[in-house]
Amino acid sequence: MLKGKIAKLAVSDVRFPTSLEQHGSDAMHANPDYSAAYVVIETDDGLKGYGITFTVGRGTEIVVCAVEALSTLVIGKTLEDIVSNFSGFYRCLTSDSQMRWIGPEKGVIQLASAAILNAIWDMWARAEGKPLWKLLVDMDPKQLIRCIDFRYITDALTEQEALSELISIGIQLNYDLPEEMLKEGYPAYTTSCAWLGYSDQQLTQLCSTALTEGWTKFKVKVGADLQDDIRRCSLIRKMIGPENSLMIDANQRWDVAEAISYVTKLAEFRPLWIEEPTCPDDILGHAAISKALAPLGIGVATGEQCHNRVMFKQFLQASALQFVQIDSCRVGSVNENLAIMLMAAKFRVPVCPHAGGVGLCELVQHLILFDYISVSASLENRMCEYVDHLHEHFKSPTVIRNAHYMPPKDPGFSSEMFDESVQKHQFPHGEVWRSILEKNGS
Ligand SMILES: C[C@H](O)[C@@H](O)[C@@H](O)[C@H](O)C(=O)O
Ligand SMILES: [Mg+2]
Repeated sequence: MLKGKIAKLAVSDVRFPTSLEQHGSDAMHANPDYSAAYVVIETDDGLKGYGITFTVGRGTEIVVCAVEALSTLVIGKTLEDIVSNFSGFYRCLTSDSQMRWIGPEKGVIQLASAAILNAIWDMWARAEGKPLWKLLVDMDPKQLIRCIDFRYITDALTEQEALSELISIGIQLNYDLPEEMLKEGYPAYTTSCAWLGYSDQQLTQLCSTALTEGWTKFKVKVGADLQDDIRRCSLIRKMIGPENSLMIDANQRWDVAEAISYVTKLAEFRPLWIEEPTCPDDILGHAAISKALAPLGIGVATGEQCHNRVMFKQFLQASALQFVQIDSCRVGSVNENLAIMLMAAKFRVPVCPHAGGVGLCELVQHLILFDYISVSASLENRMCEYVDHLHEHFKSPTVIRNAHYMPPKDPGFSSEMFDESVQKHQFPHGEVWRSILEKNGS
């Protein structure tokens, strides 16, 4: 199964008009259209792999272009060539001597690498007939470590240390962990009730439905207007009661001092964390915010726009975050997320993935299951984001039961979309967009 050569790589610009109803809106992204550069790879013996990277509308065409530019590094390789030296392949893709100039390992080119690598991981898991989380959990730790490019992180985590993080869990491994997960699932929190563009009425109604469905952890968008935020947070806190958890997310809206003073004013609502309080690149700024908010019992969470493992390393070294929000499409796929999860374990910081968008929940659930079973073995202060949009476009959509992600069973990375969904939502010629663009007169 691993011997066929990758003969085709197709990439589509797929967009969903979520901005029409303000789904996904926040203090910096007022009208996101959840979108993806969607990659399908195929070997000459008919094995397929599906990968995505997440975007929010305009600009997806640039990611598509970057995927096309990188495709020459993939075509002609067998899956065996790739996975037998996965860190080598990762480096060839992310450090190509000419293309690295437009990164390196950041921005559009990194999103494009993520889409391609996600497709390769999907193909590998399908070839093994396992859901991706199981492929990872069953893999020999030495082989797993060989998927990681350790360049630039050995001052924080050596290969040997990474191996001992995995092996130490392996030794004390409570073999019931996978069994428990299969029954109970992994705890989730919801962001679907409180997008910034939702009215108070919508917020109240969604929150009350979520409570009846068993949700206990809620994230609220903040940052555009303090008085609005005080009203919205007070409304949600009253509805969910003192025991349930509230998190707030400013999506990079503030300067450092502004973040501290703003969040201090929201402290009475007892948020567990403030997410992306300032520029995602400002590691020392996040450290200052963390220090200032610690006495209030509020942590800092970030990661959905953190470029790569090197930045996560520095966030951890500088005690600049208390919750690591890995994202399955922002960094270099599973390979780089393995490095990030192992560093987080070494620094004893919980991983609480970013999800939502289109397909992010489908993908990241595999990573957090692996994190629980093979790395952290703990649920303390840990939960995975869930957003209830667009799952119907996936062949193996997430299954949520009682506010928990139920472990995926189908082989692969849960990343395959229905052909019909892809065709209808292709930008700009799919039928959904043709009709929207016609209505807008463009
Ligand atoms: C534009 C997007 O919806 C973001 O608001 C979203 O990813 C958000 O930051 C989140 O944490 O879910
Ligand atoms: Mg966020």
